[in-house]
Amino acid sequence: MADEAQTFDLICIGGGSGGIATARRAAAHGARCAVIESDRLGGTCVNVGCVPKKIMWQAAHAADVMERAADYGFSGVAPRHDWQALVSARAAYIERLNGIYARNLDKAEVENITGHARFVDPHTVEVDGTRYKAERFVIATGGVPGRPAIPGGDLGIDSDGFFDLRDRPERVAVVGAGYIAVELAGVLHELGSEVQLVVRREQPLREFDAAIQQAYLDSIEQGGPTLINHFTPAGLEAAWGGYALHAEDGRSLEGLDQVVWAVGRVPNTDTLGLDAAGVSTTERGTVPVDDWQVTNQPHIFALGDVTDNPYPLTPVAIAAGRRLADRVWGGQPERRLDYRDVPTVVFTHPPIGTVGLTEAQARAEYGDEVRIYQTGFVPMDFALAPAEAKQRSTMKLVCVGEDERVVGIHLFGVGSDEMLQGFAVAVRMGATKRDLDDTVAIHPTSAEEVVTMT
Ligand SMILES: Cc1cc2nc3c(=O)[nH]c(=O)nc-3n(C[C@H](O)[C@H](O)[C@H](O)COP(=O)(O)OP(=O)(O)OC[C@H]3O[C@@H](n4cnc5c(N)ncnc54)[C@H](O)[C@@H]3O)c2cc1C
Ligand SMILES: NC(=O)c1ccc[n+]([C@@H]2O[C@H](COP(=O)([O-])OP(=O)(O)OC[C@H]3O[C@@H](n4cnc5c(N)ncnc54)[C@H](O)[C@@H]3O)[C@@H](O)[C@H]2O)c1
Repeated sequence: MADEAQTFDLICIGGGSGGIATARRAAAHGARCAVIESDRLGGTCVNVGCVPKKIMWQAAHAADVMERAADYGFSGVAPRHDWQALVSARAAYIERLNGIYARNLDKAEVENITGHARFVDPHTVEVDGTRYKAERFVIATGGVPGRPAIPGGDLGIDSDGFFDLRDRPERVAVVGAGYIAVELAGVLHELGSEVQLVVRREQPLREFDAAIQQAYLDSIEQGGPTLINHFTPAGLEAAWGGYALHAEDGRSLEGLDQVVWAVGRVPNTDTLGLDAAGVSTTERGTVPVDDWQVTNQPHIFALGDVTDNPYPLTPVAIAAGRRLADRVWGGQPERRLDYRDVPTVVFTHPPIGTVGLTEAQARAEYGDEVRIYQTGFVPMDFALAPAEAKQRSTMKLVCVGEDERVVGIHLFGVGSDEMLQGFAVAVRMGATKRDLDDTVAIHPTSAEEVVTMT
């Protein structure tokens, strides 16, 4: 049987962001490639991640803009939102993307295999009884949402379940303190739900710069999800026609229509037959790799969310995959992903954009050499808003050394999502504060504040 197996130069296990990008780039370099995907092409990002999330964020943003239309003289704007219509339109859009991904694989002459792959030996995987062999493999199997192991944990939903919701829940607790928790809490709040954001410690987004954490807290206090802190979930039960979420300290949140767990993700490695391939995993189930994405087996690579990559983000999985393909099949022996200075945006309302070191990280690394520039202002979007509705923006530059090299940019406010990418290029190129100062501002924008800070 093994001798009859179809043979490839590369098999990517997982048809998400990382697997598809690697296979297409390797194929462009002439490798004979296959992608094996057990579910829908595009993986987490396209089906239950970035894409549907961004559509929900756009809807929430539209609600916010309509709410503020009266500031600009509009009247009679009293929209009724149809959640079902939004979900159907979103599903149709994603289905189109699934088709585009399939066609792109086809065009690149990458074999598109559907089914769950499992290693049977270090050079062979089995999919529904059929064996495929390859000289090299990329493990790009991503992860799935985790849940706390507490009584009644199954009664809640996770981010996948959020995208399956057929109706908007009226009273929701979103549990978690990371990207997904604040994003889903924000969307639900803006679309009209009463949302409690439940965190175990003092506040969410603890890995972000302190100025951003504070700006986010101020913004939700002004109008956003209600923060419930120091609340460690101990149990969830169905009670009085809704749910009650109980904390370890005896407090309870009652009368909830829905509880959304956003408590981290679990790598997809447990049914992959990694033992048969001789690939080791960490205690958390991730696949350890070196700086070149190589596992403990020299012909097997791993990338994206299935690894301990510090930035489990779509463009990071794609960048790691393309560089790997350039290195192994494209004759570019030095190509690898540098995981420093990765820009990232959290789609809150308003959004957060951040690249490079936080002030705390910079002080730990550079001590007294650190110089901070920070500003806070009301962007022009809110110029005509009543005082209590004026939303503030916060920006911080973290600079080091005599030449004040910019090692961190932290933005909170309208437009931060679209503003950051270009500044991330500047950070990567080693821009100094002087370079920013010497760049003529664009007026009137929020972005000009980045180049006019004193
Ligand atoms: C709610 C949410 C919002 C997000 N928003 C953003 C965002 O705005 N921006 C951003 O950059 N990132 C975002 N992310 C993160 C982003 O989705 C991931 O970082 C990215 O999808 C990781 O890509 P990957 O290729 O590593 O894995 P995935 O995209 O998860 O792909 C892995 C694929 O492997 C398949 N698979 C698993 N096991 C097997 C097997 N044994 N055989 C065959 N197939 C298998 C899975 O079905 C899956 O399709 C978000 C994530 C979530 C959950
Ligand atoms: N805009 C974006 O780019 C975007 C959006 C969503 C997700 N993502 C990516 O996906 C990754 C995963 O996001 P995430 O939010 O699931 O994970 P995360 O690891 O960022 O956050 C999980 C949070 O849950 C908390 N938590 C863990 N167990 C808990 C428990 N039992 N009770 C209460 N809280 C608990 C943790 O303290 C942590 O704050 C992110 O790191 C990010 O890279 C990116």
